[in-house]
Amino acid sequence: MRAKQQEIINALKVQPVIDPKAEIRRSIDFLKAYLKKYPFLKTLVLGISGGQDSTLAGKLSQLAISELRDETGDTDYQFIAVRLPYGVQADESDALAAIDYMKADKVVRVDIKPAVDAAVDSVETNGIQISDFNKGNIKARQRMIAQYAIAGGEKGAVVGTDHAAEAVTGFYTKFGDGAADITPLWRLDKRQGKQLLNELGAPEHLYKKVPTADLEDNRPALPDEVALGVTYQDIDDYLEGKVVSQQAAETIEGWYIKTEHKRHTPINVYDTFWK
Ligand SMILES: NC(=O)c1ccc[n+]([C@@H]2O[C@H](COP(=O)([O-])OP(=O)(O)OC[C@H]3O[C@@H](n4cnc5c(N)ncnc54)[C@H](O)[C@@H]3O)[C@@H](O)[C@H]2O)c1
Ligand SMILES: Nc1ncnc2c1ncn2[C@@H]1O[C@H](COP(=O)(O)O)[C@@H](O)[C@H]1O
Ligand SMILES: O=P(O)(O)OP(=O)(O)O
Ligand SMILES: [Mg+2]
Repeated sequence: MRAKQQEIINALKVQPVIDPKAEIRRSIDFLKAYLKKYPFLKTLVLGISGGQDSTLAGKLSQLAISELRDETGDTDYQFIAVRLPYGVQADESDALAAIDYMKADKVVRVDIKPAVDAAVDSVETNGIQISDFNKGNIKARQRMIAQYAIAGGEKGAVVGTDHAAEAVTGFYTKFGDGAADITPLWRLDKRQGKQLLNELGAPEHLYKKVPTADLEDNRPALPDEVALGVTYQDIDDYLEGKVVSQQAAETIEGWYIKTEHKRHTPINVYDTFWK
């Protein structure tokens, strides 16, 4: 195995083979233990896009909350699924199907378009042009603002969907979808996430659909794999310690190095990772 590959696998704690049942239990128990440790936290809050990762994180969150409610009799424990379209969401039916599948206790819908457009306008008024790509990151950050606003009003913790196959390439918006309080999928790669969803009886179309951040107005539903220049199959193989082509390995390692700053808290004078 490549030395960098081993370093990355160790850092992201990916297992080459998983027992899906055990990993489901591990994530649920983790969420429950955290909420029990901080009893003022009563809700889990998560944006549901209709994609694989939020379907899985949402299902695990709802299962954890339902178990806590049953075990404690405390009905304040609630899972809040958040719909966060930018105006009209083309794959809205998938978001609704995901929420239906996880049987979310509560659903909140916040249209992020007015806030995103206002943020773009107020910066552009100062003569700084906002590219469509940059605006996409503003959308991701506005989604996180909305989730934290809901968490702030509902004694909540914000759930993040970061997992190993996104963490390795830093394919998330810094302080946007990369910001969260608790990440039950961290350690899993993309195909392992599918294994958990299969075990949990999720509708196949939600975890077999093409992964997309869907952030750009000019390239709607741009597949992650196109944006990244490498497939999730290669990323997952790499993370599981398998041999991938040199080109795939170099692309993955290039993203990993370029996005190292995203996997740290803001850099201070004692940090050495970047030197
Ligand atoms: N599928 C997904 O999960 C998902 C979600 C959102 C975004 N994305 C993708 O993730 C990417 C996000 O874009 P991005 O990474 O350009 O934006 P970003 O905002 O996440 O990160 C760029 C910012 O990080 C800071 N930065 C950059 N290099 C730094 C360094 N070496 N040290 C310290 N700070 C540094 C700067 O403030 C810069 O503006 C895009 O490719 C987007 O499509 C994917
Ligand atoms: N349209 C959306 N509605 C609700 N939540 C969303 C939406 N788009 C993204 N999200 C949240 O952000 C993460 C990351 O999405 P990626 O597709 O990985 O970029 C997603 O899991 C949702 O929680
Ligand atoms: O984060 P999601 O739920 O949007 O999943 P994907 O990354 O597969 O689009
Ligand atoms: Mg998505």
